[in-house]
Amino acid sequence: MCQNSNGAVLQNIVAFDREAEKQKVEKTQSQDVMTSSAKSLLEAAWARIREKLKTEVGEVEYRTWLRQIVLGPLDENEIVLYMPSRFLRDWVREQYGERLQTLWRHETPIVQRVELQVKKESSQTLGAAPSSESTEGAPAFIIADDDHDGAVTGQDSNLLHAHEAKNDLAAPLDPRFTFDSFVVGKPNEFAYACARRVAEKPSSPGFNPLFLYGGVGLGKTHLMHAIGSELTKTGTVSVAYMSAEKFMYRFIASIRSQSTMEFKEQLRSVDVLMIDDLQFLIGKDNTQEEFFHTFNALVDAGRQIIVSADKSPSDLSGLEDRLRTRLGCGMVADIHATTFELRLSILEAKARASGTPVPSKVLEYLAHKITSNVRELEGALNRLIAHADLVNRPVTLESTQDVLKDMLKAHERRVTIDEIQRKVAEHWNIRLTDMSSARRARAVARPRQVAMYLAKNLTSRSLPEIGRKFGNRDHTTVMHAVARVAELMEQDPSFAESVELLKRMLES
Ligand SMILES: Nc1ncnc2c1ncn2[C@@H]1O[C@H](COP(=O)(O)OP(=O)(O)OP(=O)(O)O)[C@@H](O)[C@H]1O
Repeated sequence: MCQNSNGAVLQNIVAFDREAEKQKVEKTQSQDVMTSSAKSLLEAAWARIREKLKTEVGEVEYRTWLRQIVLGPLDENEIVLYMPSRFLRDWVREQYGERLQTLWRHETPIVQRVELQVKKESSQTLGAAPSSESTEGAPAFIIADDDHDGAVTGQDSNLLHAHEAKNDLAAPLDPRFTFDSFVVGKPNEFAYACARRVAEKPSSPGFNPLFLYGGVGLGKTHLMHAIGSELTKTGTVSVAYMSAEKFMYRFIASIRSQSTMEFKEQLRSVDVLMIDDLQFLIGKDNTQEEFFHTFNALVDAGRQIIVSADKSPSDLSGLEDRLRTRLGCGMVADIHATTFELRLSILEAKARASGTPVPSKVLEYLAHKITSNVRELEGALNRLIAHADLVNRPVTLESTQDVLKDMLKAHERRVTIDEIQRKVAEHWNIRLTDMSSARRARAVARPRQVAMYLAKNLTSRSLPEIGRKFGNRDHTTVMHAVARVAELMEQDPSFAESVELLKRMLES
């Protein structure tokens, strides 16, 4: 299906990282005026930190995730650490970000902050790990550019010749993003089926373009990479994957270096073009226009386009109408928010894959508590497992609550005083207005006290704030109510049960 201009079969995925931290990198490079003694101090500190990390996380984990970090320059109090790919950078940031920060601060007070940036290895660095260390064992199925030093320059347009520059550009890709590791459930089964179909038969009628959309962290990128990795297995299809942001930078770079034609030709020579996070092109009219032409040229030539975005084509209101129309012409598949069942299945699969036993009640607890997206869910589980490995103790519900304290707090449902008043009034069958009325009959006053007690326990409101919501009562009245309810709960189990029940209802 796809021969390149030399007639050789392309087997590469050309991947372009979507991060655009170029200016920052340029700045740090130009400011790299450290004295050699400062450099050796930092290098020595970094060597000690690396050793510590190795001891803490173990050889295997260190080799998989941390070995490839390269020491960059110091910018004021911020030390820059380079990672060879976005995937690794995100992973390290999520899993080890805090630890790196603490270790650096501990090692040298000059460093107050740690900044993780994506940069390929050949770029200027200060104290790079030995090269044998940094590349060996890297999962290499992707060709990535991650060229943040090149920024918007003429070199950029050459990067599509990834098959020629494989050694320079090879970077590790997270090997998790396959169809096998994608857990299918009601919210994503349609998108999954479409992705599978395109991976099996690219450019089939009705599936071109394939437009995947859904909220943050629900698996769009995962599915795109799964399609890419499936297609490259055949060894006959050339696939280019890039974020919309990277597409724009490539395009601008080609204009600056007067190599737009080359850029266009290179893009148009692939069999499958995947553009992630298309919403980035909103408001970028020239880039949209270029994308529109690329899109048409590829579809007209029978090539497959796969696009992801956070909204459906019709809801991407900042995109040109003609582009939106074309994007909606193929297959549009929505990835819905996860359900409890899907979250649980994902956790079960990931726990199984980790090899660390995680009790099912812990998985259920997490699936219940962390409902935002799969990325966060996965992050929580990884943190638990890493902690259990580190302290060499099994994962339990107690350790989960302790290790994930901060995360769980952020996910706690925000209960409002209005909600509390409503629920309590319903429960004791009194009027809502009695929550703030002056009536002192016990049938009204007691529920009101319970509502104040719950407001104190379930919200972060101060006593005076609570008092104001209950008919401008004084904070001492609230204090008294809280103490009285606590006292009654000790004396009267059935009253305690009612209050606990209300609490659980409000929290769920
Ligand atoms: N159904 C699933 N099964 C297994 N893992 C999943 C599933 N959905 C998402 N994930 C995992 O969740 C994480 C986030 O997914 P991904 O990066 O694909 O999200 P996204 O929709 O592209 O998010 P964004 O909009 O932020 O780009 C990844 O690690 C991915 O592997």
